[in-house]
Amino acid sequence: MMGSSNKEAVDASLQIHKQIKVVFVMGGPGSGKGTQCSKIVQEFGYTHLSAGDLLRDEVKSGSENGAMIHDLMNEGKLVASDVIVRLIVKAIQETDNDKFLLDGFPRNEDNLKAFENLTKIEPDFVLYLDCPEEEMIKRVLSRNQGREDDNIETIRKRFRVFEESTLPLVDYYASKGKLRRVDAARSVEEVFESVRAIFSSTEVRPRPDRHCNCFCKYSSSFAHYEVSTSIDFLPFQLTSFLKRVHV
Ligand SMILES: Nc1ncnc2c1ncn2[C@@H]1O[C@H](COP(=O)(O)OP(=O)(O)O)[C@@H](O)[C@H]1O
Ligand SMILES: O=c1ccn([C@@H]2O[C@H](COP(=O)(O)OP(=O)(O)O)[C@@H](O)[C@H]2O)c(=O)[nH]1
Repeated sequence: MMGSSNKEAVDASLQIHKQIKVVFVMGGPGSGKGTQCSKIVQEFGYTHLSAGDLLRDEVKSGSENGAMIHDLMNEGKLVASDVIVRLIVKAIQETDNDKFLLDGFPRNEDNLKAFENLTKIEPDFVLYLDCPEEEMIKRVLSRNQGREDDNIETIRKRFRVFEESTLPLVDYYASKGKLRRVDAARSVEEVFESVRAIFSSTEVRPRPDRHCNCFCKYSSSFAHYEVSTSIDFLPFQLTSFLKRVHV
């Protein structure tokens, strides 16, 4: 076992010495996280870190943890938090960017605590791709990426893990007002319309002295939202105004 001073030295080497912005991208298997992240990267210049891809790369690299990670993934179970958090932090350290999408992370409360303890980073917001299970199963089964865990038996297990461990985190971020929920059961382009509106509104801040511009910007973004889901982050007066005008 690692001595405590040794562990502290490793933790210190994993600290992140730059100001960065992090968005967690959450959703069940096949909800479209990877697909939407690629589009966000193209349009908004984030770096996409897929927790699953980092683990698959670790397996391929033949590292000492590789066999254990491989077995857990094929069982649809979660890898220990310190393993995935260290991979994420290393990837952030090695990347010359200050905006990151963490795709498929955190998966449970323990993941989140481990990440926060090590990095002291809070996500700017959490994008949640909300999709019915039957649609996700259809997508995963036709994904054709040769993934060993994309079989119906493991997919069912992954869904149970998602429901039991990950959905409580989604609720947690909703209660903090940080959740941006999108209906992911639509075409890729339709989903991205909603996603784009959310990211656009975080990139450009409204200018209080230019009320008209401010309204126009939000008004066009608003057209892409579903009323029940994504307007909670608009300023209060504007939200009430839009509700009166559009609904
Ligand atoms: N909105 C969508 N409609 C139909 N198929 C989609 C949609 N989004 C993604 N897909 C397809 O579904 C599969 C799973 O998407 P992916 O982005 O890999 O999901 P995740 O990263 O959440 O597991 C892929 O084959 C992808 O091309
Ligand atoms: O933070 C993470 C992310 C992924 N996984 C493992 O990696 C698998 C695949 O995850 P990925 O995000 O690639 O795929 P998805 O389940 O979203 O289709 C999961 O079932 C878990 O076994 C994990 O243990 N911790």
